[in-house]
Amino acid sequence: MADAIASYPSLKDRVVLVTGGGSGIGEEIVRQFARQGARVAFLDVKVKESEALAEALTAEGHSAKFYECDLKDITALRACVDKIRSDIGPVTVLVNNAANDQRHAMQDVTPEYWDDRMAVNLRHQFFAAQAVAPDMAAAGGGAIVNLGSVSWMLGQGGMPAYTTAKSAVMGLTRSLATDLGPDNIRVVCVVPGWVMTQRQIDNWVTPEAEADMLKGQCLKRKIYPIDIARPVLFFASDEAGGCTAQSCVIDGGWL
Ligand SMILES: NC(=O)c1ccc[n+]([C@@H]2O[C@H](COP(=O)([O-])OP(=O)(O)OC[C@H]3O[C@@H](n4cnc5c(N)ncnc54)[C@H](O)[C@@H]3O)[C@@H](O)[C@H]2O)c1
Repeated sequence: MADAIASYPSLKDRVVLVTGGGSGIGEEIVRQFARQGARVAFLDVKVKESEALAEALTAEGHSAKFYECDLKDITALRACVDKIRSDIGPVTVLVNNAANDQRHAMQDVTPEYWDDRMAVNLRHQFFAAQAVAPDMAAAGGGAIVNLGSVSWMLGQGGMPAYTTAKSAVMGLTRSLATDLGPDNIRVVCVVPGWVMTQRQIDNWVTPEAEADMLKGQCLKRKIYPIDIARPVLFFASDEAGGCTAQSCVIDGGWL
């Protein structure tokens, strides 16, 4: 597979907001937007990793700024969007990436835990879109890319609140695309399969699980964060200018 990344002129100088950009897939998305010449702002709770990423990209000559934010706190999220507007400019690309796939047995789930999982995996996607939409409309349009998950399509158990939230991301995508289409704001969902982030490797990648995955996938190779970042760039760019309300699964063809 070629290492070279396509260049998207329409992403140059765009103000891009990535949630959960401090590690995992989000980190790669931040890196790739910055390398396209976009002005990237990213939110995360991981301060050390995020500061290191922003410093490394700045040292490469790119524009990437970290804002500490717990996305469960919608007031804090809104304040960050305001700060980004005054620091960098109005956001015209939003990547709703942050989530947490903590496992939980059905019988252990309390109403409080359920609400907490919705807050970390779903609610902020809506409120981030709500916060940036007026600026996108004023700019003549924008793009929102929501990160879903194949987990619920594969019937994966052991985390019903996470899989419920992730299935709702597809419905959210279609609903927002309908409401925001008249303002030329596109809303697309990128749906990853099993992606080899550090968190997955540390917690769940075993030789048996890997063998199962490769048996199920059409492509007999592992999927990495860069495999997700590439289509996110494409859907955010003007190359995908006619595409909205759709979901694109990137899972190596897990049947
Ligand atoms: N890795 C996979 O196999 C996989 C599979 C399907 C879908 N996804 C989706 O891709 C996206 C990225 O997943 P990932 O694997 O990179 O996850 P990750 O856990 O490796 O990284 C998520 C990032 O979001 C941040 N984050 C989490 N909660 C936050 C909060 N409350 N406030 C601010 N930041 C917060 C984390 O600190 C972290 O930097 C998620 O939407 C996930 O559901 C991942």
